[in-house]
Amino acid sequence: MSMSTPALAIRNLSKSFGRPVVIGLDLTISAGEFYALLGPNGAGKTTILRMVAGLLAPDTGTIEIFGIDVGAAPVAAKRLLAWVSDEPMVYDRLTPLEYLDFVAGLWQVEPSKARKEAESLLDLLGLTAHAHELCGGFSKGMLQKVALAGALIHDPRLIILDEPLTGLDAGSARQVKDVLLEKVAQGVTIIMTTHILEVAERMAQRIGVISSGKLVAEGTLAQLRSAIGRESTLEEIFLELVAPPPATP
Ligand SMILES: Nc1ncnc2c1ncn2[C@@H]1O[C@H](COP(=O)(O)OP(=O)(O)OP(=O)(O)O)[C@@H](O)[C@H]1O
Repeated sequence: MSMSTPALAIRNLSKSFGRPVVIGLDLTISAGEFYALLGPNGAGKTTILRMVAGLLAPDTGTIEIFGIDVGAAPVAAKRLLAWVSDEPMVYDRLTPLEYLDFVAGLWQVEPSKARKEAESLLDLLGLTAHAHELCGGFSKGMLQKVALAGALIHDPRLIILDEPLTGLDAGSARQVKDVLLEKVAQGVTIIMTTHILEVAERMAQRIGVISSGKLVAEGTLAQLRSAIGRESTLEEIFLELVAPPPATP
């Protein structure tokens, strides 16, 4: 793997569910980038990410994670990535620490290293006081944070998050953002979908806009602005890019 091997290389990716949902998508994300995927409801963002995470088989195309083909070597590819769904699944009858020990065990992380990482993640996410309480009594936001900690426990190189801030209060959103920014500072690559344009604007180095299963624009905020050709907010750029074509009379 050379220094220039992208964290993610998607070529000609397509998926239909009766009708085309992802259409001939090419997307390359460099190692160490923080990339935000924007697009209206139903544009295909989650479908793309589920294929990257190896949870859904593409109809056509290839996906490589640090040069490893997800279709040909799914276990090796998954070892490098973390998938954080917008519907967290955590065991009710475990405490956060027990859950993190369990997940670390699945990944065969050395126990003392895992425990240190678990304690650090729980601290960063404001969960230390609840580390020994059963997850069954947790709020949705707390469960989301436990699920995030679980996804990060094996020290992934690529973190894929589907709307990680939905439903979080301001304090929890700040904690999650800080954990993600800390990971990027350590050289980890992040891809995240969000409907919060301000988050994409502030956190991401590059933004991709998906509309009807295609990448319709991509770049830094400055590049997206210059493509539109005038001083615009990300919201204006977004609305212009995903607007349905004008009806022909
Ligand atoms: N398993 C499935 N079976 C049938 N249709 C599906 C399935 N998964 C997704 N779809 C359809 O594919 C389209 C794209 O869905 P997807 O969840 O990828 O969009 P999205 O961009 O993530 O939307 P949102 O912003 O609302 O989360 C939608 O029309 C959805 O109904």
